[in-house]
Amino acid sequence: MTIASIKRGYQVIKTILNYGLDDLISKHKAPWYFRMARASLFWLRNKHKDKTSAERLKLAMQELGPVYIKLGQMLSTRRDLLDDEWAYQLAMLQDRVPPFDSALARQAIEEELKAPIESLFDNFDETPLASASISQVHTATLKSNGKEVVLKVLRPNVEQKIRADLLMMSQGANMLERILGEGNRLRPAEVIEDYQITILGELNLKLEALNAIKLRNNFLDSDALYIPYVYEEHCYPRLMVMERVYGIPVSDTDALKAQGTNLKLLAERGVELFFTQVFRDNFFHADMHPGNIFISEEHPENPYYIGLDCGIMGTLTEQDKRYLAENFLAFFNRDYHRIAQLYIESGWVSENTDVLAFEQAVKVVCEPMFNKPLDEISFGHVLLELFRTARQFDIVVQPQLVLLEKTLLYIEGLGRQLYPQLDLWQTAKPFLEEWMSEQVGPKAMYNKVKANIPYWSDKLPEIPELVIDNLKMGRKLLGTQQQMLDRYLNFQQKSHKSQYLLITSAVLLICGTILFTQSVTLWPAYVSISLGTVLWLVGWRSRPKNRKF
Ligand SMILES: Nc1ncnc2c1ncn2[C@@H]1O[C@H](COP(=O)(O)OP(=O)(O)OP(=O)(O)O)[C@@H](O)[C@H]1O
Repeated sequence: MTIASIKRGYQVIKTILNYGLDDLISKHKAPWYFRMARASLFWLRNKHKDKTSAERLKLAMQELGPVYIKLGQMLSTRRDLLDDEWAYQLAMLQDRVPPFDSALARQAIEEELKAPIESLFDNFDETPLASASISQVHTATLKSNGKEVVLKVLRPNVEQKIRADLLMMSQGANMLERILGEGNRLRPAEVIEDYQITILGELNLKLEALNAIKLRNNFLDSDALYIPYVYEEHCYPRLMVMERVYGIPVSDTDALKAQGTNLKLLAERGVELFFTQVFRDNFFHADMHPGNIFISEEHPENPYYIGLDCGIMGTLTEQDKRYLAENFLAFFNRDYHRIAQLYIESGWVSENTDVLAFEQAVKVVCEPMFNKPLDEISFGHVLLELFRTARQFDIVVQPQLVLLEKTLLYIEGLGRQLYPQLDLWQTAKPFLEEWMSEQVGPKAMYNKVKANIPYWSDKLPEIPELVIDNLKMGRKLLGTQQQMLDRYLNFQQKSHKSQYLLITSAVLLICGTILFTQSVTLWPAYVSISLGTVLWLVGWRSRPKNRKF
């Protein structure tokens, strides 16, 4: 534990107590050590008694910085867990974080461009258009083509702040791992490490620009998603320049209704987009909170999404993707045995798991969902519960699945906000079934063979040569193995011989010594001792020396 992390730890605790967030834990439910720790920090008191609890939580998160703001953003979409007031307050963390000094923004931009802003842009607006957890956004016009753009610039020292928080978190996780002991399957340190990679990745705007370009290309012909054009030549680690887009923030349901947006279609398109990104492209936007999503103002009867902030993108392995799709389908078909089997086959739970007990536990989680009205079923919640259940059965936490689960929760929260009756099953099922039919069966086989033709046509001429090389290698390997075996046998033989001689010599020496002290006639003692000495010398010299085979 470093001094910096102790300082930061104190700052976190101080902020929590100064905003009276400890009041959220009811006094008689708190464990004794919590009450004792609280009482020992008697000088830290709630300084914001005039504000509501939700407001205090928002302010505390805002004060604690990006890592906590991001947590608040995520929570704000969980309307199934939070009351309206809480969700409303936390939603403010999406793009209404207090701005930083524009002079600092200008300085950072010019440092990256290595030129004055005015040499490349006109109408640079000193007042930020928006200010979020990681960055601040200013508008301008690009001199070269006269188009409206936004300049997204990182907050000053954001990286140091995030690193300090992550360090504290990872130390906490290591401590937890030690408390949980060897063999625990939660792997908190690994989860934090993964979160670290993700969030630190977001601190490089050049990387974000490349992600945005890739996502834009994946959806160029789509009528469901638009990603703004990125001016890659003006993107740097701390600066990103892209097309300015206009739209209605997805959380502004009133404005969407006022312009007559087809909310049902929009909610369904959201689900489709999620599945297309995960299963078709294996490249999904993993930071889909409402602050990052706008809705088109044009043709509201056929609305599309505008996606921003491609800092956190997720991918799954082919195998995880396949298991996940099968898992969803098994779930739609209420095939709990298959779900249990899939968890084991995919290696998400240990192969020693009792399938029947696990199947029963899965059924307990899933079955009640089907008895609820549509608008009360939470897809993300089911997945969350499944993971929680599986944890009791020795699940290995898969960081990429945690990211996916988080995204699914976002999407669902969003869909429900837009269109409460959204039927997630009906929207997702045909998509998954089609995808699965492309993965298995004759069509999939044909596609795989077709995809591999260039590889095989490249490799085919090399095959005779490879066969001969392999045969030669095999023969050489056999020869080497035989030599090793011979050396080993020789070693064993020598070692046995030497041991036999040493033991016999020891017996002769002991007998000789006894005869020497007990007997009147001394010559048998001399013979025994001499023979014993000679045998010891021979045995010692014949020891095998080289243990390498
Ligand atoms: N191309 C754009 N056109 C118009 N407004 C934009 C554009 N890009 C960003 N914005 C505005 O800036 C806000 C912050 O942008 P963005 O979400 O990319 O920043 P961030 O710091 O990565 O935020 P987060 O807190 O989500 O990590 C957005 O919510 C949006 O209001």
